[in-house]
Amino acid sequence: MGDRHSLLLLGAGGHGRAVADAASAAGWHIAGFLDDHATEAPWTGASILGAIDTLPTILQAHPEWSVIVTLGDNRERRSVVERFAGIPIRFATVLAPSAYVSPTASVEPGSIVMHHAVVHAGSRIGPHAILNTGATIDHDCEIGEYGHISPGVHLAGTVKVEREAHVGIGASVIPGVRIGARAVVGAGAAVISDVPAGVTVVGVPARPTR
Ligand SMILES: CC(=O)SCCNC(=O)CCNC(=O)[C@H](O)C(C)(C)COP(=O)(O)OP(=O)(O)OC[C@H]1O[C@@H](n2cnc3c(N)ncnc32)[C@H](O)[C@@H]1OP(=O)(O)O
Repeated sequence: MGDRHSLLLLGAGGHGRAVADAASAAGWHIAGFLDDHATEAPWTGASILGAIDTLPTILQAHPEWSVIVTLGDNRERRSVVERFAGIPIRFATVLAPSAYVSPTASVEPGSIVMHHAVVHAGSRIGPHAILNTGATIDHDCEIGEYGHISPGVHLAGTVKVEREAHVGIGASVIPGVRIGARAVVGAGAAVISDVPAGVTVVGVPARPTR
């Protein structure tokens, strides 16, 4: 497969493996991984090409490669993107083939839409976000940059998830709710009112943790 469709993944943990799976299914060639700790790539046929700081050198040799940061932690993902703000990088938008993204929705580069996720009409997904397996983002939602919507989450229409917020596995959010920047929603929560920035909420209905 030609270099045009080659994807370099920054982060070789479990999330890196999952993104490689979705990207490969979508037709990308997995060019390799950069990682500061791993010695073995999590995807058959791919290698660890160096530490994350080697990115500029690697892209000099392979300027056609697209890049995605595959660190599941929102803050770590942002930190890596910001570290390389000065160099031209073609960030990939990876859409699993079983995902549905409405033609009236948008997904910014650096973001991943995993298997069976849905991005419904009019929703806008910012850069470097994760829409994980089977998450449904209903109509007219907004997901800020570096947000993570975990597997099996259901966002009703017109929900806003601000930058770097994390909605935990299986949570549900009713229409019109705003989840503030860097807030965390616990696994299985039912969010029925706005969550302030930086606050962690859990339970049904969701309440701030002590
Ligand atoms: C493919 C993938 O793997 S994607 C990754 C998806 N990851 C997730 O969905 C992770 C979601 N994380 C959680 O739900 C976590 O439990 C968090 C973030 C809400 C809280 O984590 P921590 O800050 O470590 O809190 P901690 O475990 O100390 O719990 C604090 C209190 O909240 C309670 N609590 C924690 N999580 C939940 C939850 N999901 N629902 C209800 N109560 C909860 C605990 O029982 C504890 O209660 P107590 O004070 O009465 O004993």
